[in-house]
Amino acid sequence: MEKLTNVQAQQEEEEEEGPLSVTKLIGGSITAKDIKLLQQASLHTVESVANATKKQLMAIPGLGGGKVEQIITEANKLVPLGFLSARTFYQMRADVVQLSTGSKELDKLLGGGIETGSITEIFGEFRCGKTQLCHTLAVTCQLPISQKGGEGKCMYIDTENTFRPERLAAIAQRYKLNESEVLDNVAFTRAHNSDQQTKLIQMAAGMLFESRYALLIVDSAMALYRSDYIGRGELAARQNHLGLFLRMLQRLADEFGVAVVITNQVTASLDGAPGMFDAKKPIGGHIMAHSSTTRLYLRKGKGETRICKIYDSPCLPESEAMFAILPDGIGDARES
Ligand SMILES: Nc1ncnc2c1ncn2[C@@H]1O[C@H](COP(=O)(O)OP(=O)(O)OP(=O)(O)O)[C@@H](O)[C@H]1O
Repeated sequence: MEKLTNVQAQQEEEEEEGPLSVTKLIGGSITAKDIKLLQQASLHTVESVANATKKQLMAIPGLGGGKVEQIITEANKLVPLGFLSARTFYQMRADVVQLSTGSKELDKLLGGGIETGSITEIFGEFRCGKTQLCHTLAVTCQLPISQKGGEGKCMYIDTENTFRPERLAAIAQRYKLNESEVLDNVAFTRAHNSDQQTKLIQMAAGMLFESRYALLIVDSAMALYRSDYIGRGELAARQNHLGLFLRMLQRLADEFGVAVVITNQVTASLDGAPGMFDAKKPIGGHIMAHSSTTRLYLRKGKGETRICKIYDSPCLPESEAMFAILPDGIGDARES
């Protein structure tokens, strides 16, 4: 009995550590009905309310100016703005969970694996392994932290009809995980246009609050934008929409500490010097460039091998590693 009490106490403590439920704002003139309006606007945590602009809150139907002021005041009391020392932040960074890619070489290149709490963009030509890497991560994110996992579920948004659960089953076997459990722990959906893609991310906020997720995948983030917005005339509208979408992803990474992995395609770079080894660049322009924290460029190697290059990172050098696409997911290149 005492044991049970300890477990309950630990669970409660863990719950306290996560994001705060927006229901904590109820009190004074803030009612359960107001909270419902915030939740309908996909603001499920006090953090999300505290980080929203006044303009965003004012745009929620049913909330008036006075109420918004009150909500902001209460949210700021629970999540105050402030500074912390770089040493404290350094210690916090040391605790950031990294998800194994399945390849030791690739993990080493990434300084441990795919970082949780930030956006990693994986781009490259067709067949270079983007989707296969996403499938492997959908399984490794479920592993215990001691085995380089994230002890959480995966949310998978597929925009190109390339998600294959049978690949997950094969990867689960490799890690000696129960196949059915692994499949149960992946919430999958298809998006058919860029509006749907954004709507699904709004829905994701509620799911991330309800249950422990370690990874959110959008494969591919840009494909639908490419087909929904055509020509130069629609470029500004596309970039606005994309900017909003990526900001929402960043918000989820910040608030829930999930790793956000997005894939992207490449286009021939016009500014690459003629004859240069590789003149491809990711699409999505500056908006994509500034929203992704880490950008990884994949290209084909010999046979099953692929090469990953760190294209942009706030803390990793621009080096490369080789990995392989194997029947049981991403792994290290086999000696030939
Ligand atoms: N079961 C498997 N065993 C080994 N290799 C596989 C398996 N399934 C797919 N592959 C290999 O993975 C490669 C395709 O990789 P992936 O699907 O990740 O491409 P991608 O980079 O997402 O490309 P695209 O942009 O076309 O979707 C192909 O070379 C394919 O042979």
